[in-house]
Amino acid sequence: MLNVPSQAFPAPGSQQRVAAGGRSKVPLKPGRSLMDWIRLTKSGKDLTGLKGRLIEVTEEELAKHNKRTDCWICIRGLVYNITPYMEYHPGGEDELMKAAGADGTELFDQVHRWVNYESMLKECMVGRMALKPFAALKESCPIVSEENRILNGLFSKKKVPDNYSKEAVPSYDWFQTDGSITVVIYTKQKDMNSELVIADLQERKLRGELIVKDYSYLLHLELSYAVHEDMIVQVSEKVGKVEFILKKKEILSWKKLGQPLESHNSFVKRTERGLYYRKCRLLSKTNVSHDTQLFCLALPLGTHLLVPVGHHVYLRQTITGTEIVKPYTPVPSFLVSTFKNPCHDDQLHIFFIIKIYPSGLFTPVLDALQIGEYISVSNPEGNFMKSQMEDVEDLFLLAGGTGFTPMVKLLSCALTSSNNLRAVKFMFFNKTEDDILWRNQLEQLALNDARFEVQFVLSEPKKGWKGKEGKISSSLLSQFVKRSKCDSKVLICICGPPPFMEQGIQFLQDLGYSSKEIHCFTA
Ligand code: HEM
Repeated sequence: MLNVPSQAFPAPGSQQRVAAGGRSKVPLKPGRSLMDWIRLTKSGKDLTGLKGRLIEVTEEELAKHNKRTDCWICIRGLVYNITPYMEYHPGGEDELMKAAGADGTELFDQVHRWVNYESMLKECMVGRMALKPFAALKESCPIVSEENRILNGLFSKKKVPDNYSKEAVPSYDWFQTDGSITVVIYTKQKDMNSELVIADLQERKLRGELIVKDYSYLLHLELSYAVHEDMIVQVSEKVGKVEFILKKKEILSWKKLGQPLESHNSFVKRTERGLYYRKCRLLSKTNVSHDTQLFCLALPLGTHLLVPVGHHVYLRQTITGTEIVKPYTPVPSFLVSTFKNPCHDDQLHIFFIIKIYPSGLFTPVLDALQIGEYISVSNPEGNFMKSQMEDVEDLFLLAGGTGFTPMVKLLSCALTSSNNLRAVKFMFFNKTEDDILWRNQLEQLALNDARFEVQFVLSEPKKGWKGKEGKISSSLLSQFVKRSKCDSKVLICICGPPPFMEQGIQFLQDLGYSSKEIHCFTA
């Protein structure tokens, strides 16, 4: 199963990809790949049945279009005729039908808020939801209140979550000297750290997102005057204070910090905050195996972005006019050398190990990217928490193919910052020896650190292979995943293609490991 280039896209065996647990893709009929869908949308066919007209859709009208053969859904106030997309949806028709004739925003966001539906469904747009009668009345007034727009799905965000007292919501202030502006955000939380602050300064636009538990605070401003691109981000962990220190281009006194931009000073659930992308320049591409490359991207000078261990980002590219988004887990640039500086890669670059599927859609375009060209990279996401590694005595990592990528930083963090750790054992499944990523580095690491052991398992070894053979199995796991003491605290991380994951999890459960002891990077 591993490393087989596929006609379908996204490539089913692509372990580089990350998804939330429990979701499943369905096999699509031939001729129903993403590329086929893009072709159809560019064919000039009338996909809405409205001959290019855009209409206002009432709730009653929307509800009428709730059949497979006539299906409309509303996402963020806009209505799409998704009947032609049914057979192309990687999650299957039944999943799409859950939102038939209704507002599918919440459902969509729960499953894959990162999917770029606006771009993919451009040609399916029927129109926007009509304002409800109560709101419609007000529309005759020149200003429609934000409250009414929320009712109609145009804006879905509240400024403060219901269950939050106003006093606990972050707030900001600013002060200046002759040469600098300091913006201070008081998060009112003690456990802030720099991984929870993602900031971008471009031209005069300052966007700072702070992750406060399950919530996101956003500072978003067009600054009054120009500042230098490089800003300093300082986090006072104990008092939960975050400072953006900006260098003025001209020495003059600012009367105002700037003009608020979209969602400025808002505090919402993390999952409700749209994904933000910045353009990163490709600095280098290095072969790490016959079909896999290490990409090094430069973050813009005004960007502060650290990807926490076990988290991923989304890469976005425009392919024949349609924006396509895919998740990838960044890796440290070198397995061994970064161990000197645990968990903190240099903050200017971001590295990805990506397998190229020649018949895929996304990775060949990535592969063709020239040095100096740009690709958009999102803010980090993920549900792995460092606290899961606290007090762990035995760490087991099971990866198939490029399911290796989330393991790299995990390894690095575990071996450098975990105090109680007795053993880290990594079982790495591949098809052939040529597919093993960073084999030398892993072997070197095992020589350097007595706690670390690596085992390679091949499903199609060539003659002469002396290591383990086969696919993930109960017998392989029962020999490998063993507590070093009968009561030792264990964490088992697993990442690979869907069948690998499903079987692996089942075998681990059969061996008596609890769901708390297993973390799935379901890729
Ligand atoms: C609102 C109802 C929807 C539900 C319940 C739903 C559900 C799902 C599920 C279960 C999957 C498979 C799991 C995965 O790998 O991510 C999936 C995949 C996908 N869906 Fe939907 N979907 C919905 C709407 C849409 C819409 C409107 C689009 C429009 C473009 C869309 C595009 C996709 C794409 C591109 C994937 C593949 C994601 C990947 O590359 O991993 N879905 N969906």
